[in-house]
Amino acid sequence: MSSLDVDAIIAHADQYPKPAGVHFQYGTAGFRTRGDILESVVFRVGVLAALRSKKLDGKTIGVMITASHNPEHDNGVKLVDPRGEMLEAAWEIHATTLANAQTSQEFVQTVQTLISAANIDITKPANVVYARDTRPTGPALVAALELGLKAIGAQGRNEGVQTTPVLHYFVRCINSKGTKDSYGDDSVDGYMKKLSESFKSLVAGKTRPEPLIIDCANGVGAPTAEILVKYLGESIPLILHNTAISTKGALNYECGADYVKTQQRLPPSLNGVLKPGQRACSLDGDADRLIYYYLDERGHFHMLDGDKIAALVAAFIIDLVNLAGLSGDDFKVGVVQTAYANGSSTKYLADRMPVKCVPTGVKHLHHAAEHYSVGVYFEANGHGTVLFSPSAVEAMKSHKPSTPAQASALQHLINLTELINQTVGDALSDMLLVEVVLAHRSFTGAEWNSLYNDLPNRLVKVVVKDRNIFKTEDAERRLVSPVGLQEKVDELVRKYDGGRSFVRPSGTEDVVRVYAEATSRPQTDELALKVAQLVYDFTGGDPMKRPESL
Ligand SMILES: CC(=O)N[C@H]1[C@@H](OP(=O)(O)O)O[C@H](CO)[C@@H](O)[C@@H]1O
Ligand SMILES: [Mg+2]
Repeated sequence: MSSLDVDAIIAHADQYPKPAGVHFQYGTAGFRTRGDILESVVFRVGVLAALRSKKLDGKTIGVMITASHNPEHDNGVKLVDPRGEMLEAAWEIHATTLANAQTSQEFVQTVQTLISAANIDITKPANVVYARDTRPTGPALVAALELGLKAIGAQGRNEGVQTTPVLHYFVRCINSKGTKDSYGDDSVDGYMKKLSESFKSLVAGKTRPEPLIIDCANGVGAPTAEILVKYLGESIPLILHNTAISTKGALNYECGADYVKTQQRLPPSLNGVLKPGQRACSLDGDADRLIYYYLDERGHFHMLDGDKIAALVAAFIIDLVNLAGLSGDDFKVGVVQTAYANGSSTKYLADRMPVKCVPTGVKHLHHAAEHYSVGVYFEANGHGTVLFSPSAVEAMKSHKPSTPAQASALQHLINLTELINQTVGDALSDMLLVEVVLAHRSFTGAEWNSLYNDLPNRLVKVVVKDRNIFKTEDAERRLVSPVGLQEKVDELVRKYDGGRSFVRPSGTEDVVRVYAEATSRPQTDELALKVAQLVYDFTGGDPMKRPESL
């Protein structure tokens, strides 16, 4: 296309008018709201993805249509940059501007403004690869996306129903094809082979574990896991549950990683299924989060969340790095967490390696992890991965081991670079990673759990008049606005043994979140409630809606 075909874009955009009175925002997880009001947004995201591709010389951009762990009637859309990472932050604002243009004419004007402001050469090609999860609104949103791509003359590649991490994997593979950094084959077969072959090498000679139960959240993780089971063959027994992707209302309903993490209990569908001592894990609705758990002999539930995964994996990698003879000033293993990480996990990790705390949201964690040779990052909610820097990979490849033990540790590390989806958190890849470490350590769930004891913690949502007045610093651990509130929080926290609490506005919901932990459960709950009430009272909300209990 030599210039922008304004008439064609307007004509196509008219088929997807913006709903009146709605403000859309590209937040931490892209656009996310009710699926039936998202078509105009997704149409416009098609145009935006094409512009992003043109800006980057025709590199392939990804578009994922999903609302992850949200209820089934929600949907969402997010863009994936060429190396498989989240969209560059500066473009999130462009996305919001485009989505909120009131008319087709105004939309084209904002497109033109973006083209000149970002200096986009419109004659460049545009390539976009896209996929959706299993939500009922998905097909209509894909149609809107495809019209957006057509309106601007972009080349689209439909990958159908895929998990979020598989789509991220495709984007990286497509863009690195034929280069020395080739990430893999851009097909489901390529993804499955990469994961299953490295897994088999890593567990070769280890005892075959007891069967692992996987709760697929009745989402897109189910069909992907079904394929993976075939590729894994005899190497690990997996039993899939909650695979009803066509049952209306089943997605994420009383199951999935978010349910388990927030409710801190077993999905009811696994009652009587999960035996004491047996390992189980839950994926979320787009299979980028993973939470493990087990029941002890007395039937008590124990959760192994993202922090426990980080502790398990990071300590294992450090051991391998030391065993392989790679450790040194220029080979650093580090961990990245957010303020939501359990205080005990931070202590466990900080005794062993550098730990950095960053603001909530995967992009912050991912970028901070890139500063280490091997950067392990996990959110407490189970989203995370491990990044190996290009120089770390070089060092591994050129390292000459001097003993068979060194050679074996080195080979394990190299296999881990294949097993781990380094583009984004990937529940299935992470699940295999956990299984590798458990096999190498000969750990049961209980032994893994005993690495450290979680401090009791509580997360509370407070509905306030305007969450935008809440501003934070120090990786969201302290409030700078409203002025004076942080001092009051500090005053309260001091009264509780081992107390910690912080307040921040959510990036995905219209609420303020309060997190609290202390050494005992009653103290934790009391602290959480008191801070929530403080936040509420300080901002002058309706007395009828004041949080009075947890
Ligand atoms: C406490 C919490 O779990 N926050 C979640 C949630 O962000 P909020 O900004 O807190 O709404 O959604 C994000 C996107 O999925 C996820 O990255 C993050 O961890
Ligand atoms: Mg998700």
